[in-house]
Amino acid sequence: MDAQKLHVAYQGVPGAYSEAAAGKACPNCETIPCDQFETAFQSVENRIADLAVLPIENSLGGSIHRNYDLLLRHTLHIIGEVQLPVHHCLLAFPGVRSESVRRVISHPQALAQCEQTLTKLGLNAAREAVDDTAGAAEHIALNNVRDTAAIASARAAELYGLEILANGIQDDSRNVTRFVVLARDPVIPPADRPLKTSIVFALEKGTPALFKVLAAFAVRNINLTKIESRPHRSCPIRVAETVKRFEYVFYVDFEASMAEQRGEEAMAELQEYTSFFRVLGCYPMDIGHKSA
Ligand SMILES: O=C(O)C(=O)C[C@]1(C(=O)O)C=C[C@@H](O)C=C1
Repeated sequence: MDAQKLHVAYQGVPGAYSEAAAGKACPNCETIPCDQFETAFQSVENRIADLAVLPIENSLGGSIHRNYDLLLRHTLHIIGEVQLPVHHCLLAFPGVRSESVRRVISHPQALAQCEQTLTKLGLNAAREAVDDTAGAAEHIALNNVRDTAAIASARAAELYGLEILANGIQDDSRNVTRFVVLARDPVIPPADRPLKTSIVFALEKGTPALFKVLAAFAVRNINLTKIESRPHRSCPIRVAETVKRFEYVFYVDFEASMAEQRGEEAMAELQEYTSFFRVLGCYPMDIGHKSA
């Protein structure tokens, strides 16, 4: 390992979109492949890596819930985000034709992002989820698998010597995945760029207060870019009189710095209604590119 370079953990094997996202977030870094999302978190905690770059949502497939849950379970800080256009290809062992493909393997997100196109292509093939897109390509190449195709990047085709049967098979050409950059310590974000803050909270028991939380942002003209709710794992169900209600933790991203007055005030007001509250990070927004 080159000690001069930043070491950035990602989930998957070389050729995964997450590796490309790590390179986009930290040009010239040394990337560290990890089997699972959790291993990427741990490698930063254990100082094997300086940063981790992990997918959090995709414009077609939606949220990557596992990473929302892991953000809460671990104590890493979000210090940045990067949007990566995701261009999927259907890859097969050289010489294999689409007619003989009986199985399509890939990461569940990639399968979801290509579902309609796979149906349109008329493939008579079962879908099977594996850990990552490039790992699917690697599996076909290493095991000479001839009845299976993988959904992965053109770079994975090149790395593992596979042929591209179809190019651009995502259901919408503007397919983009947003990744978060995680570090052990928070970083004071630059003041000259639009900032975003990510928080997570649970509401005080018995307070139907979600609308009040939203109002705390609305009255200060703070734009919310994302709300995600996940089961409240330590108290998943609450019985109120005869009604059983599901309890949630809410993840909110808003367009303001936690250091500016309106951001600070909104968070102070919000904490009047919460039993638990944590700032996950305050970082420059990736506003993407029109061509993406
Ligand atoms: O399997 C990969 O190549 C990944 O980097 C994972 C992942 C994801 O988890 O969403 C990343 C980007 C794409 O949306 C598809 C898959």
